[in-house]
Amino acid sequence: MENPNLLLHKIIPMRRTWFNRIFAFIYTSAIFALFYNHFQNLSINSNTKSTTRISILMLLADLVLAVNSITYQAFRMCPIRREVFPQNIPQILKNESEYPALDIFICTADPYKEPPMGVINTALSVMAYDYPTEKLSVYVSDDGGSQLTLFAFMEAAKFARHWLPFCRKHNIVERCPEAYFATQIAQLIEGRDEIEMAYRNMKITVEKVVERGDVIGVDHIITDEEVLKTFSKCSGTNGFTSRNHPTIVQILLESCINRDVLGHALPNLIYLSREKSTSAAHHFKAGALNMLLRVSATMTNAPIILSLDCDSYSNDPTTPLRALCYYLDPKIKPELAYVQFPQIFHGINKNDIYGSEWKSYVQINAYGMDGLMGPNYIGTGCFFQRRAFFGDPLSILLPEIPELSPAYQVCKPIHDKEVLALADHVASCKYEDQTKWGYEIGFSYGSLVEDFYTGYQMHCKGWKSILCYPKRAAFLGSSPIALHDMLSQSKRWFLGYFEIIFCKYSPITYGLRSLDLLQALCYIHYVSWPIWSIPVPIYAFLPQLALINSLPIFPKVSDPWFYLYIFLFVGAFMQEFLDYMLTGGTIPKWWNYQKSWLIRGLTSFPFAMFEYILGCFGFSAPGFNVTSKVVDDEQTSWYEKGYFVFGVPSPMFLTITMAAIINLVAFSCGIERVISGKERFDNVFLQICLAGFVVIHSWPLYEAILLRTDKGKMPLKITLTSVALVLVLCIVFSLVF
Ligand SMILES: O=c1ccn([C@@H]2O[C@H](COP(=O)(O)OP(=O)(O)O[C@H]3O[C@H](CO)[C@@H](O)[C@H](O)[C@H]3O)[C@@H](O)[C@H]2O)c(=O)[nH]1
Ligand SMILES: [Mn+2]
Repeated sequence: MENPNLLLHKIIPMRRTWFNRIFAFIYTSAIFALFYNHFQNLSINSNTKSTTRISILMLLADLVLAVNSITYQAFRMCPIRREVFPQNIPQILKNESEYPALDIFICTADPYKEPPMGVINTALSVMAYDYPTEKLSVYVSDDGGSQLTLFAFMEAAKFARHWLPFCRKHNIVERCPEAYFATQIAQLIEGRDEIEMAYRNMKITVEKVVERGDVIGVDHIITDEEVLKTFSKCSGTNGFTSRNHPTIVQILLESCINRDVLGHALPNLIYLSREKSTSAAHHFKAGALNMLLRVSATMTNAPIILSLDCDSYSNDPTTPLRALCYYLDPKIKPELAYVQFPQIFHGINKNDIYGSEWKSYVQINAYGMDGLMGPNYIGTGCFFQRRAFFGDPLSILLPEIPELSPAYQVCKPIHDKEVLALADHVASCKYEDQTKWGYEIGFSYGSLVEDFYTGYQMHCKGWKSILCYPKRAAFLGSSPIALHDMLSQSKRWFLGYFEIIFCKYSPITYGLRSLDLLQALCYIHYVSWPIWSIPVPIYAFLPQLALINSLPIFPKVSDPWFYLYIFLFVGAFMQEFLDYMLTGGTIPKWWNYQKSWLIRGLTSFPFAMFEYILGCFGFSAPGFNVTSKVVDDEQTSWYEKGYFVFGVPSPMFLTITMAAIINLVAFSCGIERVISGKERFDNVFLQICLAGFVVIHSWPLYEAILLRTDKGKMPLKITLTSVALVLVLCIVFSLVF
C-alpha cells in the first residue's frame, strides 16, 4: 500500500456518472425523434407557405439546440472530484531550497478601469504566500503604461516590508490587505492597528495621486534620482501615451538585496510595461503574457508560472502548495500543462441576478472535463508548467534565443546590466516579428478568448490539465454589477469563440482529429455557444408572433408528439437543475442563471455575431474592451438589493425589451382568445406556456421600464425605440408569413 504520508492527491469519481450516461442516451434518442417529427411535418402536403416557412425556422433553431444539448452530455460522462494533501509536502521536500521557483504574472491594462489600489492588493496577497520567499517572483505587466500604477507599486513595495512579516507572524489567512482590514477580528492581534494605519496612509497617498492623474507634480516628494528619471520617462510631456511608448522595466524588490523589517528576504517584484507602437500589433492580454514569459525567462525562469488577472487576489496562502501536489508527482508532471483553480467572485449579490457565478462553466463542466483531458484554461488562477509553452510533451520546440528556453539557468542577478538589456530587448514591440511567439510558442494569438484558445491548443498537442477546487476559494475576483458591462464582457467572449469556430484549428475540424472524442465535444460545445444567437431569438419571437396571428405551430395537447416536446424541455431543465443543486447551488440562483442565458441569447450572442460578420467584411476589428472594476456606490446599492442596473442606453437592451413586450402581448392575446372561445386551448397550449415563461423571466424589465426612477432604470429612449421596433416586427411578420 502507498505510504499515506506521501500521498499528495487522490481522485473521487462521482456517483451520478451512471445516471448521467443513461440520461444522455435517452435524451439523445429523443432529439433524433424530434427531427423525425420535424421532417414529417415538413412533408405534409396540406402545409401552407407560411407554416412551411415557420417550420423551417423552427427546425433551424432546434438543430442548433440539438448540437448544444448533445455536446453538453460530453461533460457528464466521467465527472470527477479531486483531493490534495499539501500537508504531506514537507515529507518530500525536506529543504526550502528544494521547492521549485514560482513566477507570478499579473496583468493590468488601464488605471481608470482597474484602480491601482486593487492591483497592488492582488500583488501583496500573492507576495505573502506560504512559500519560500526566495523562490517567489511577481511580475506585473501594465499595458496602460501608467505612471499611476507604477507609483502604486513603489508604495506597495515599501508596505510589503511590513505586511509580509506581519502575515507570517500571526498566520493570517486573509493576505489581501484590503480584504483583511475589512473583516472584524474577534481577538486582539499585536501590531494590527499600526499596520492598518500604514495601509490606510498608503491608500490615501495612492488614491490622491490617481485622482490628480500625475505623479511628479504631487507634493509627495520623490527624492531618488533614478525613480524621478523613470517617471519623467513615462510622462505625457515626452509624447508618452499608453499606445505609444518605450519599454519600462522597474525592479521594485530584489530578493537577494531587499529585506523586510525583520531582516528576512522579500520576493522579487518587477514592474513591466512592454513597448507599444501604434504601428505594431500587440495582441492584447496574450501579447502581454508572452512578454511576461520572455522577460521572466531572462530574470528568474521559474519552472512553474501562476497567471493572474489584476483583480484576482489570493484568498488562501497555501494555494501554491496545492498546485505542487501535482507537480511533485513524477507520474503526472511530464504531461501536465496546468493546474486550474476555479474563478470565484466576491461582491455577487445574494441571488446572483446576472448569473455571474457561471456555475456550470466554472464548476460543473470543469469537473466533467477534469475526468477527460482536463479543464480549459480560464485566464486567471492557473499554475502552468513553463515547459508547456514550448511544443508538445514529447518534443520541445526551442525559442529563437537560448536565454528564453525553459531549461536555461539564470546565473546573474536581476539588476545585472546584461539581464536588464536583454529584458528590454525581449519586451520590445518588434521582437516577435518572424518568430513563433503566439502561434507555436507561448500564449496563442488569434482569439479574444486567448485563455480558452491557449488551453485548447495545449490539449491538442497532447498536454493534460487538472482542476483544483479547494473548499476555501483560492482566488477571488470582481464581476461587473452593471448589466451593460456584464453583457459587453460576454459579447467579447462570444466574439472570441466565433474567431475559434471558423479558424484553421477549429475544434469542429482540427479538434476532433487531435483530441479524445469527448474532450473535443466539450470544446465544440463552448465554441458553438455563440450560435445560440439563432435559436433564442427565434424562440423568443416567432411562436409569439404566430400566436398573435392565430397560427398554431407546436403539436396539440392530444397529439403524442406533444409529450416529446415536454420531455425535451423538462429534461434539459431538470438536468441543469440537478447538477446545479448537487454542486451547492440554491433555487433562486439557478433560476437567475438560466434567465441570464435567455438574456445573453438575445443580447451578447447576436451582437457578437453581428460584430463578427462586420469584422469579416473589414468594417470593424475585434478589440479587447477591458471590464471596469470601479464601483459606483449608487449602482452597487441597487445591485445589492437585487435589482438589475440598466442605466446606460445600450442598444443591447433593445432586443430584451422587445422580447418582454411581445411576449406579454402574445400571452394576453392567447389567453383572451381561449377565454372568448376563438381558439382551442389544446392548439395553442405550448405557445401560451412559452410566452408565459418569457413573461415571468421578464419581470425585472417590466419593473425597470414602468416602476423605477433611480439611476439604474431602463432609459426611456430604449423603451420607446423598442415599442416602435415591435410594431415594425409585427408588420414584417404579417407580410412575410
Ligand atoms: O490589452 C489588454 C487587455 C486586458 N488585459 C488584462 O486582462 C485581464 C482580463 O481582462 P478583463 O477586462 O478583466 O476581462 P474579463 O472578461 O473579465 O476576463 C476574463 O476573460 C478574459 C478573456 O477570455 C481572460 O483573459 C480573463 O482571465 C478572464 O477573467 C485584466 O487583468 C486586464 O488587465 C491586458 O493585460 N491587456
Ligand atoms: Mn475580469
